[in-house]
Amino acid sequence: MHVITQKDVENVIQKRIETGHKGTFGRVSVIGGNANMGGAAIMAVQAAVKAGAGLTTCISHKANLTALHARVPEAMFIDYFDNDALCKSVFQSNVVVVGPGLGTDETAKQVFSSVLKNANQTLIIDGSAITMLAEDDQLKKLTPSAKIIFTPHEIEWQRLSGLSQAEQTPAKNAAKALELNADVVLKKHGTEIYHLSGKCSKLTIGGPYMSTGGMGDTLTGICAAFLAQFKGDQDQILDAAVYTHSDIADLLAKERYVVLPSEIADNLQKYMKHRCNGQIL
Ligand SMILES: NC(=O)C1=CN([C@@H]2O[C@H](COP(=O)(O)OP(=O)(O)OC[C@H]3O[C@@H](n4cnc5c(N)ncnc54)[C@H](O)[C@@H]3O)[C@@H](O)[C@H]2O)[C@@H](O)CC1
Ligand SMILES: Nc1ncnc2c1ncn2[C@@H]1O[C@H](COP(=O)(O)OP(=O)(O)O)[C@@H](O)[C@H]1O
Ligand SMILES: [Mg+2]
Repeated sequence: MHVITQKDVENVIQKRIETGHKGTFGRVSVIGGNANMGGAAIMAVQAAVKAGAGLTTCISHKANLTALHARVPEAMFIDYFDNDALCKSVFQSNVVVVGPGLGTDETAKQVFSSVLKNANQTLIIDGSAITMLAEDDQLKKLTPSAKIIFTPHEIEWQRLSGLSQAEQTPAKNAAKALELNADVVLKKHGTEIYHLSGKCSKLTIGGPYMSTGGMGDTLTGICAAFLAQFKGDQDQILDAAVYTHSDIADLLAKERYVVLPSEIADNLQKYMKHRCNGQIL
């Protein structure tokens, strides 16, 4: 098991080319946020923007539009009932996140199936989308042409893998990830990452000050932005994103009892600047 370190982050976060433009640094679409859980999508979107994605689109229930732009005017918005626009944005995105706050009702299923049919580069499946996939054989049949990354917590992983928490051993987790033909970021105290390449990585940082709703939604935005903008070893880029999320939490936890997901997002730019120049925060 590769223990992820600061070195992985410093290898991934490169100085930007002078002639870069929005498109150089990747297009991300986040699909989630029903009328009751808009915050999940907003937290994923703000994390993607602040982690450096060139262009980020939030595809969500229109009830979330005002709140989104109050917080992240940089993000574009598509009403997730506008299926044509949704499919176009998903098809054109380098990285797609689906699931944060999406819910598991009929609308969510329709939206998720459109995403599965159109994602063709990298698709991060999180939250409600994992739960829907675990429970719906029709959705399971929609195998997208994209590289898949699941980001379950232990209960979502139990649903998808069929492995109880006690059965979630590295060997069984790795075998299930292979069966799913996907990378799996198994989120817990000591998050483990099972790459399709066979590489297994783990975190030895992070802690209970992260146990607030929205922390996983935020992680999807950081992963999406890193994968959309950085070139090179995709396994190391994903590892670096997961490390960054917890490393910022650890730094903030020095002065906090609880670290909020939005505070992690707010500290991404400074953290990435320091890691880019190999400076210690
Ligand atoms: N502000 C928001 O709108 C939020 C929306 N969220 C969305 O809510 C939907 C459901 O996700 P949830 O994870 O809340 O619900 P789930 O139905 O997936 O999980 C049920 C419960 O399992 C427990 N659980 C989670 N991780 C666990 C672990 N490692 N070990 C043991 N028990 C664990 C938690 O109490 C959780 O509420 C997702 O789409 C998610 O994105 C959540 O992210 C919370 C914040
Ligand atoms: N005790 C803990 N130790 C380390 N990391 C934690 C702890 N509690 C929560 N986390 C992290 O917070 C995130 C929780 O993800 P998730 O349950 O999906 O949150 P969300 O409420 O956004 O769906 C994961 O990245 C997990 O590793
Ligand atoms: Mg979650």
